[in-house]
Amino acid sequence: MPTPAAEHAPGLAPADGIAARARGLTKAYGSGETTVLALDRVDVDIVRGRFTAVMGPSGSGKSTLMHCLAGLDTVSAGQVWLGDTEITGLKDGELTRLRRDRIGFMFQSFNLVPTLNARENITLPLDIAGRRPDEQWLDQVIDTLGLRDRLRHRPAQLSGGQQQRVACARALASRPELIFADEPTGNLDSRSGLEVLGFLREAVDRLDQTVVMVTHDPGAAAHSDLVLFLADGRIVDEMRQPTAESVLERMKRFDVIRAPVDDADRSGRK
Ligand SMILES: Nc1ncnc2c1ncn2[C@@H]1O[C@H](COP(=O)(O)OP(=O)(O)OP(=O)(O)O)[C@@H](O)[C@H]1O
Repeated sequence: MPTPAAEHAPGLAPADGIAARARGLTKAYGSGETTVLALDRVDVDIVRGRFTAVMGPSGSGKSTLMHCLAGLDTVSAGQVWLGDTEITGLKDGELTRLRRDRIGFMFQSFNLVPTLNARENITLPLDIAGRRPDEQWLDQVIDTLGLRDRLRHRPAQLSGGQQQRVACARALASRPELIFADEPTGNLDSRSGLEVLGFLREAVDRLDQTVVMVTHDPGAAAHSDLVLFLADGRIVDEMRQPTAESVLERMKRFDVIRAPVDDADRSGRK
């Protein structure tokens, strides 16, 4: 049996309860003097069956973290695992398959195909992969998301909230190990946004899914179990059982920390 300390040793595949893990995750864009260090030696464990939110000021590395954890972007240094598969070092084809088979994605723009109806959009990733849907699971997802009577509608015949629900069902359809949601409520009015957050919550609580959501909205983060706060490419804090108020308070502290630096810059001091 590994000791708890050994479990966190670099190079060791994560235990069962961890859906994704990063160790020393570093991502630099550009080279030489123009290098931007988007992620700076990030260590993170995404716990299975939980709803994790990622917050932080603009440019702090939230999207980069999500893209590196999801195998959508290469890393400059460090290691990333999805379950017990180390994804850093996988070839493009292997990564594509892994994303298709084991990860669900939800983006701010719903990315639905306009010529397909809701059901066809939901099963599209499975169809592309040549996989048959698990009908029982699909029924459960469709009912949980309240889409039963909308399945034959095309995206243009659905409201924004309904379209995002279809996108949510599409992310869930393959029963992925991990769902990444990038600002999933960004294009929605507050009521539809609340609905979608409620469905993501249900996906975790009732369907035992694991969700990682990038958001700017403290109210959205309040639906999660755990908020990770990023600043300048590092995880600087985390908060369990967040409320909109507590997240907002924490976010305000980033502004306070930044202000003196800005002042120093303006006065020409280093
Ligand atoms: N393709 C790229 N080329 C160069 N720099 C990039 C690239 N993508 C991101 N960056 C830089 O990396 C840093 C982190 O960007 P990232 O998009 O991850 O931040 P974010 O926290 O998601 O920001 P936002 O909240 O504004 O979406 C930023 O300084 C950004 O300018």
